Amino acid sequence: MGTPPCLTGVEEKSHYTLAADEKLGVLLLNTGGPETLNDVQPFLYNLFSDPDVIRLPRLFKFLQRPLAKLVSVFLALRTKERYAAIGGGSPLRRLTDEQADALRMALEDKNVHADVYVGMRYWYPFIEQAVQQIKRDGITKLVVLPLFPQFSISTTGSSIGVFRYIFRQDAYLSRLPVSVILSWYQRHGYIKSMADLIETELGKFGKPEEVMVLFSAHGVPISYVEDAGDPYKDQMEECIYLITQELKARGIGNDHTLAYQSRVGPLQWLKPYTTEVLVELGRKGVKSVLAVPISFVSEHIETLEEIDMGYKDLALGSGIENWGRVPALGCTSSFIRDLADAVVEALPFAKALESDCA
Ligand SMILES: C=CC1=C(C)c2cc3[nH]c(cc4nc(cc5[nH]c(cc1n2)c(C)c5CCC(=O)O)C(CCC(=O)O)=C4C)c(C)c3C=C
Ligand SMILES: [Fe+2]
Ligand SMILES: [Fe+2]
Repeated sequence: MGTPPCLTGVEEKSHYTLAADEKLGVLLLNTGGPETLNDVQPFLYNLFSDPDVIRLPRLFKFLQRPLAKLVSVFLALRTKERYAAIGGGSPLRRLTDEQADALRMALEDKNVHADVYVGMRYWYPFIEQAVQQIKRDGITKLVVLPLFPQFSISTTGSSIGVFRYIFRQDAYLSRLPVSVILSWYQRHGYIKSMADLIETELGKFGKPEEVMVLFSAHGVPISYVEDAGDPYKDQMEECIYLITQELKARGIGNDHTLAYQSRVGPLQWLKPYTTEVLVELGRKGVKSVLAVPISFVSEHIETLEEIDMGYKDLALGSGIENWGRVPALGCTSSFIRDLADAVVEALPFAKALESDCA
């Protein structure tokens, strides 16, 4: 059967048939986002209360919640302005629900009947709520699919941590066969879908071959990678290699570069920062840039506000004349079909969490 998905992501094709008495569930994990401006501060509080987001030494763990309160209040005003600029809240819940629906239908097309649930780490519907629904519905086999292509301690790691904690508390859930897909950035369907989007957006420039393709990944503090062993940076670089190879195979050999966005706080984050790269590209005389958000599969504040408003203005003010941005994959059908394949391929590996490769 090969290596379990919890170690590699899932590559091989399998032909799994659900038994008649099996009830399959798929749990999509995401961060969630504030739906109104009043939600912003409590959302930020939940986010900064996460020990995988503000990583304190063991001795200082007691400061986690006071610190979360302080930082959330401090950031709330500016963050509210940013959510106000994209319509007064995050579209993430709606977009993730749409992806869940699309995935359910794509599975149906493969004759796999599944209920698809959405569990958010920091806002409604919380992972806890989704799991209670899974229990109520009598699901007998579950695939957990975080909507982050690359694994980071701060995203997939944190969400899976909560998920495992809830499951291990409950006699029924701890016996439920579960397959957790930890990352899927190397899946051919995803890589091809990203290349399709890039090819389409390049075609909108006057001289497509002269466009600099700027992959903008969400940053994490450098200590995550260097001290805590977060595979995020390596996976990001491999992902971009695979996308650019796919583009080359199509005869698209544009210059490209990778930079990291969305830094918060005083720590050093992965470099180079997207802001600095944009200024540098302008200084070097690059005239056309296509920004490719690479850590996200749905539109949210960091695409709609940070890239479309902040980085675009910075680029145009730095001498870059032509600006484009690749949309998030959202419900792109080739992408959703690939997620459906990933779910089916993960099924044979489902086992009770107690015996999982945690
Ligand atoms: C791969 C994606 C993400 C990584 C890595 C990540 C790390 C990370 N984020 C923060 C701080 C914030 N995150 C916020 C919101 C937010 N973050 C992601 C994704 C990643 N975060 C998403 C999808 C969202 C939700 C966006 C929405 O539309 O609501 C926020 C609040 C919004 C903002 O200010 O941009 C903060 C703050 C840290 C500190 C971190 C790594 C340690
Ligand atoms: Fe974040
Ligand atoms: Fe962020």
